[in-house]
Amino acid sequence: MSKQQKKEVEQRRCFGIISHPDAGKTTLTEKFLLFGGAIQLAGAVKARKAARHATSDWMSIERDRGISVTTSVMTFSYRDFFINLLDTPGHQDFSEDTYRVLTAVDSALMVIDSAKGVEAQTEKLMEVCRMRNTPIITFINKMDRDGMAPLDLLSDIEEKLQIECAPLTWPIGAGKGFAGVYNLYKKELQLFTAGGKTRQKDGIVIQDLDDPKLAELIGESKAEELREDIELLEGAANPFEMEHYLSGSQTPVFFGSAINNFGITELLDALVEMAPAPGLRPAESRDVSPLEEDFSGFTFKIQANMDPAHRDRIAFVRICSGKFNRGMKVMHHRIGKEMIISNATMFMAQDRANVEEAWPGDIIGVHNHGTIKIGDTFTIKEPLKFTGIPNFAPEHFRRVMLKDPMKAKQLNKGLTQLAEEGAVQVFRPLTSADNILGAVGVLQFDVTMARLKAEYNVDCIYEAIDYNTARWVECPDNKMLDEFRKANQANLALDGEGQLAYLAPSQWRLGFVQENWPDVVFHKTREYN
Ligand SMILES: Nc1nc2c(ncn2[C@@H]2O[C@H](COP(=O)(O)OP(=O)(O)OP(=O)(O)O)[C@@H](O)[C@H]2O)c(=O)[nH]1
Repeated sequence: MSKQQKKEVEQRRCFGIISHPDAGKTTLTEKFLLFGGAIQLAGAVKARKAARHATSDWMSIERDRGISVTTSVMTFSYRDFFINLLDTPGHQDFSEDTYRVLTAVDSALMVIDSAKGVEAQTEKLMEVCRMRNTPIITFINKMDRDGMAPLDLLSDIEEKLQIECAPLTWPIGAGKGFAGVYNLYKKELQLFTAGGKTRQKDGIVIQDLDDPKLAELIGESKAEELREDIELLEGAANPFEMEHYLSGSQTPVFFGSAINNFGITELLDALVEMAPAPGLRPAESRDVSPLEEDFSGFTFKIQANMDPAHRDRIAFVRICSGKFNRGMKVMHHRIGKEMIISNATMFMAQDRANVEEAWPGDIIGVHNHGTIKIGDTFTIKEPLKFTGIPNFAPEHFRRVMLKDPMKAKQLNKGLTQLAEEGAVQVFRPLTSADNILGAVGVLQFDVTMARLKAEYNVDCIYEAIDYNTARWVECPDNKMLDEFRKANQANLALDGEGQLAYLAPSQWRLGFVQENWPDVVFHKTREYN
């Protein structure tokens, strides 16, 4: 390991934002980029979302709906750090990519709307974070609006997400009466100005809340309220513990208002001071350190159709160790071939740039023509296979039926490819010749439909089908597995990689079958082969 590598790794932060639609994720992202100097104008992220890939066919789905279908990466710097922010589509029709992107990050930022508390999508994304004990920083946004009481917000997070909250700032009032936040650790007051156009000024140090300066600045009644709150907090809230945060059992909480540029600096400071730099990554044979000399990385997302004429795809590769150099030769272990990465892309806020070099914690885009699938590992030599990049149990299902039966071969080819790219999951029932599509978000079906037609020239009918969820099943006892297969044949299918899955018509039914077959293991996720 070179000195430079150690420095580069320590300066990298790779994180994703989890939130429910409308909590303010895009606004916050934009402010990060503004503060990091990556963009000059507010509105650029939204505009970019709309303009992106305007030429490609199925991307028009994204445009038409005004949402981000695909997860993208934004790179910016703050202080001496290079930050890679992985965006997650926030619309209700989000996709499996949204989940999978969280397997590539080192930490997450959770944005909560102060009026709404924890919402459904945040709960789901949190479940994914929990799989790897991803450290989470919480930002409670929209404090300039009337919302829930701060203590109630903390209890809501603790109860619904089963994570301890440790407030690091505390709001003074809310809505029209929002006066700012008190930083509990720095013992600094940060005064709020509505419509703040630039980053906020440095805080005002107030060591002792009885200091008359406090009342002068925010008025006696607010000062009294703050004193009472802090006293209450001392009994009710948890002190911040770095280890608990890093192990994912505690989340530091900040309050602010993204649209007013308020609370952003504290968050960025927390991201560089507290959030972890790239760490060990588990592979099948061993854990890989980012400080190892040899390059390694894995694919967590594939974006197709940048140019439909060429079946061009970009594989998003998270670098786990070593240094990436342009033109580097790596082993593509799944297919056992060497590959030269000559035109990797780095994703900048407004543009893409060719990468000359990249380090652990960075994401590079590797062009290919369908040779890379989700979960593929690349290294210089050692045959590693990174783990923890799974398929997630679908919650929506469609039966695909060909309009022209002569196109069965193309359909199969298309579905296999789409499944490998993680665009959709394909299940083939044991008792019929149907193709059943499974997705985490229904938008994935629209994308599948558009791509099957554009790239494989197959027109299909997509029929709603009465399944509610799926579980991959395993049983160490072969005899019992046989019995289970016989008894549940009608609900069993093989996925794209031949793994047996139980398709459940309802949660109740799933629970019932699980109870009846206690020795059969039902998995909510499945690792790519
Ligand atoms: N009052 C107030 N509104 C805000 C604040 N931050 C964001 N908003 C508004 O909340 C709405 C949603 O914000 P977005 O940033 O688009 O939310 P999002 O979470 O990215 O939403 P999706 O794109 O659906 O994921 C917009 O109208 C914002 O202007 C804030 O601090 N205060």
